[in-house]
Amino acid sequence: MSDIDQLFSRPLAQVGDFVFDQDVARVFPDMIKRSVPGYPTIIESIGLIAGQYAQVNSLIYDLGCSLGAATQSMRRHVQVEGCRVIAVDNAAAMLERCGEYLQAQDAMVESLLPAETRQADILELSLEPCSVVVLNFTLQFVPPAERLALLNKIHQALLPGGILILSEKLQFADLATQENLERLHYAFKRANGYSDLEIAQKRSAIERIMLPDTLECHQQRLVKAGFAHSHAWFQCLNFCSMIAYRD
Ligand SMILES: Nc1ncnc2c1ncn2[C@@H]1O[C@H](C[S@+](CC[C@H]([NH3+])C(=O)[O-])CC(=O)[O-])[C@@H](O)[C@H]1O
Ligand SMILES: O=C(O)C(=O)Cc1ccccc1
Repeated sequence: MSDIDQLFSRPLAQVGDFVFDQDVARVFPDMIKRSVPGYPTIIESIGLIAGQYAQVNSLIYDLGCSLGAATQSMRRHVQVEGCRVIAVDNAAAMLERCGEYLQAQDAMVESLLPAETRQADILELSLEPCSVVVLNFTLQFVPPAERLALLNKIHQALLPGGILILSEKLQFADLATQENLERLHYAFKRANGYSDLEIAQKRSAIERIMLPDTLECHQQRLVKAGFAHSHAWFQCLNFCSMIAYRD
C-alpha cells in the first residue's frame, strides 16, 4: 500500500520547498519511520496516553493528521463511550489516503472508535469542546507567529482534565548539543538507508518551511497559552513529545 521513499535520491537541479502532495502521500509511512527516531513508539504511546485522558461523550482532535497514524492508534486504545476522533489536515492528497486507511482499519477491526476526516487549515478551524488534542509533528510546520494563537485556541477548547500531546523536532540553544544531536540524527537516517545526497536535498526542501523551536521556547509558549503544567514524556535524539495539561 505504501512505497519506499526515493523522492530525493536523484540529484535535483533545484530543490523546491517540501509539499505534502501525492508523491509524498505515497511514500509517507516509509519516509517518516526512516526519518523520525522513535516515531513508532510515539504513535503507539499516543494511543495509550489518549486512553487515559479521553472523556465520555467528548471529541479527540488529531491536527495535521497526515495519513492518520495517531488516529489509528487512538482508535485501537481508547474504549470510551460516546468518544469520536476528528482527523484534520489541509493537504488533500494526505487526507484522501488517510480516509482510505481508516476505512481499511474499519474493515479489519470491529467496533472501533468512530473517526472522521476533515480537510481544513488548523489555523482557521474552530474547535468544539474536546478531551484530547494531538499535534504530532505539526506545530513545526505552522508559521512561528501563528503558534501561540493556535495553542490558545486548543487550550480554550479543552475540557477540564483534558490534554494536548505535542510532538516536535527540537532545536538546541547550546551549539555543541545542537551539532551532536543533528549528527546522530543523520547517522540514524544513514542507518535507515538514506544517502548523503538524499539527506542534503531533503534538508534543503524542509529548511524554509519546518522551523523547530527549543524545548524552553515550547514550555514558555505553553504557559502563555494557559497550560500551567507540561512535561516531556519522550525524547529520542532531537525529537521529543510532550503532554500539556488543561487544569
Ligand atoms: N495549517 C495546517 N493545517 C492543517 N494541516 C497542516 C497545517 N500545516 C501542516 N499541516 C499538516 O501537518 C502534517 C505534518 S506531518 C504530521 C505527521 C502525523 N501527525 C503523524 O502522526 O503521522 C509531520 C512531518 O511530515 O514531519 C502534514 O500532513 C501537513 O499537511
Ligand atoms: O526528515 C527530516 O529531517 C525530519 O526532520 C522529519 C520529517 C519527516 C517527514 C517529512 C518532513 C520532515
